Amino acid sequence: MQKPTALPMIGVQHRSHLTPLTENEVRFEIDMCIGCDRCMRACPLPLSSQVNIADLNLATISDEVAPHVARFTQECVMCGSCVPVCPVNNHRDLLMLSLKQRLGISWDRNVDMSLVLEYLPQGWTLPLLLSRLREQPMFGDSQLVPDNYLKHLLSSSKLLSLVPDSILIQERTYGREMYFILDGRFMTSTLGPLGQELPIAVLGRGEFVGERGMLTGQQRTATVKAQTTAMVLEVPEQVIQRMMEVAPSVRHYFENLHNTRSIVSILKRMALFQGVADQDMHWLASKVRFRNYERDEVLFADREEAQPAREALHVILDGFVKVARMSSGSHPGQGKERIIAYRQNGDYFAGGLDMLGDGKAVTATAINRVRLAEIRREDMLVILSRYPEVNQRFMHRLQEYRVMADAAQTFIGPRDLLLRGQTQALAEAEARAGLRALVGGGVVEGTEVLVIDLDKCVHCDKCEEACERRHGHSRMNRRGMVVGNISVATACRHCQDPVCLLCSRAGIARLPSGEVYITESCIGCGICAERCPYDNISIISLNEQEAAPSSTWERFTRFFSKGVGREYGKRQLPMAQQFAMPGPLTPADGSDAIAEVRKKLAIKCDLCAGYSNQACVQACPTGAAFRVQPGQFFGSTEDILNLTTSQER
Ligand SMILES: Nc1ncnc2c1ncn2[C@@H]1O[C@@H]2COP(=O)(O)O[C@H]2[C@H]1O
Repeated sequence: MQKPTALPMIGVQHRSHLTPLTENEVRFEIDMCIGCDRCMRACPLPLSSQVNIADLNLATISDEVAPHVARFTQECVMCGSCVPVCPVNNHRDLLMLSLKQRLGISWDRNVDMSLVLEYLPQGWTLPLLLSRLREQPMFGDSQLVPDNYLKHLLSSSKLLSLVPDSILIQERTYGREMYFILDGRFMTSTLGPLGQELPIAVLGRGEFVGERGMLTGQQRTATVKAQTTAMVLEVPEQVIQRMMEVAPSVRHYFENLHNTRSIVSILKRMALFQGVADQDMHWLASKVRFRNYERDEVLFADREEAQPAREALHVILDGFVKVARMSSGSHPGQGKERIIAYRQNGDYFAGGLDMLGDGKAVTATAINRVRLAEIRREDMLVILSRYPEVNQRFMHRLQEYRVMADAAQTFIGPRDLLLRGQTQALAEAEARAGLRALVGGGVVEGTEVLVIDLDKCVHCDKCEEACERRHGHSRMNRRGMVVGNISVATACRHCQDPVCLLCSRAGIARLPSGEVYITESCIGCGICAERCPYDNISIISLNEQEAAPSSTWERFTRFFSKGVGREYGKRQLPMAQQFAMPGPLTPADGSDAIAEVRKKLAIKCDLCAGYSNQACVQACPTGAAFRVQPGQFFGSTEDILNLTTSQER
């Protein structure tokens, strides 16, 4: 079996596990193709209707690559829609992969700068723009980031000319663009507890803002306001992602920045490290190793032999970790998992075996996406020997764990949790399981969910009907996870950390107020739907019987306005207009995007963004359907986890 190779091209992170075909396999599969065209019909790319399978096959095994075939190949998002429809079981996706690899990275080719030049503000030239971009720390080296990459970046971004006092970024809104300051001065500030503006820093030419929102998808951490007239380059997240893929030095720059910033601020906040000098904190931060874990990935398994990593101190930077021990069954594999603790960002543990200091193994599993910093034992020892008070705290905590473990047999966690647990009445087993399901099912990771009070619901389906009337298709199912008398409807929860947002065409985006929605760049490839862990995104075909509208945009708006006549007052979504088809990453090569035909579309709840109310809630005759912020309604993930943990003791 051939080993998976790293993919030397871009935009296919969601298919990073693919094993490319060998040359012989490519030839064999092309020979097998019977030219039935089903793959092209299944392909969601609008351009696929203009590509003949014979031309594509020829391009795959020769140097005869017609321009439209080359463009189609670049646009291919590797969604895999072409695979299950093939009657001879060809791997059309892998054939595309091989052609993509041969054609190379599109950013190495020339870029048409005519649009950029046409809209250049007075006094600005292309060389001036490039030289200002070179002042940015991650673009300084032209060997690592050639001019051509910067031109691609420019051609897919927006130049913003700002007057003094313009707000570039508003704290606590969502946004994933980042901004390179080309001219002028900006003030970053944050709101104090009494609503007063607390200045953070003044930034100018050669600096950037918005990288935190871009990297984390979380709310903006500060307000950024122009102090003078200013010029910035607004770059969509997808374009930065592409730059990070073609220029690994840029990726390293941002990763380092992100990791170092978060580890220093987390270490500083940890009680354990109080009193450690800034210099030593930065030294420690420079020594850590960062590890990422996906949902359900195991950090340590209790059956494994001790590994060196277990000796490290692990600090959770983002996410939640479940700590469990298998109770012994009579046969191997029969033991029951006993959850003994949950750890969250800012917390630390000493490793799989040493977690309790009792030498017994535990299994630690990521509940959601987890970012971990590992501090090696020898580096930790330096700090412990230099700061006796840190050593004392560390020993005290270990001791506390031991005492608690003895007292509670299986309980591991901060002491106040244990105490809180003792005063709490045991809840019904069913309710506990429900709460656990809320956490496991990711409901509490959402920012807004639709819930139905089952005591009031008369099962009339009016909520679903109203959704369909307004949006053409219902984007929700009132049935869902049930906890007590509450049913959590199956509809997008607008997660805090939405994994669906990884779209190379910017077909899915988030409004500053948090609603995740489908943009007009969507082609319905289904990658977001596949990534959604909760099955809350569906794909529909637009090829159904409709009389052919004259343009893609008309089809799009017609689809979304089926309910028109009954529903009024939809505002235009601000971001929906931002990218013209077919997405921000397509080189500006003069193609007439509107002439292309959209075949499919993703649909999902966007909380009726742009309307003054939510159709489902409005339509409920008994007031059973309502929207809640799960963190407040059910308690935050942390609270729930703590509650269920302590109740199970
Ligand atoms: N302490 C700080 N120093 C410099 N810049 C900051 C600081 N805090 C926030 N910012 C910037 O302000 C931006 C607000 O939006 P983001 O959180 O996306 O990214 C943030 C940073 O670019």
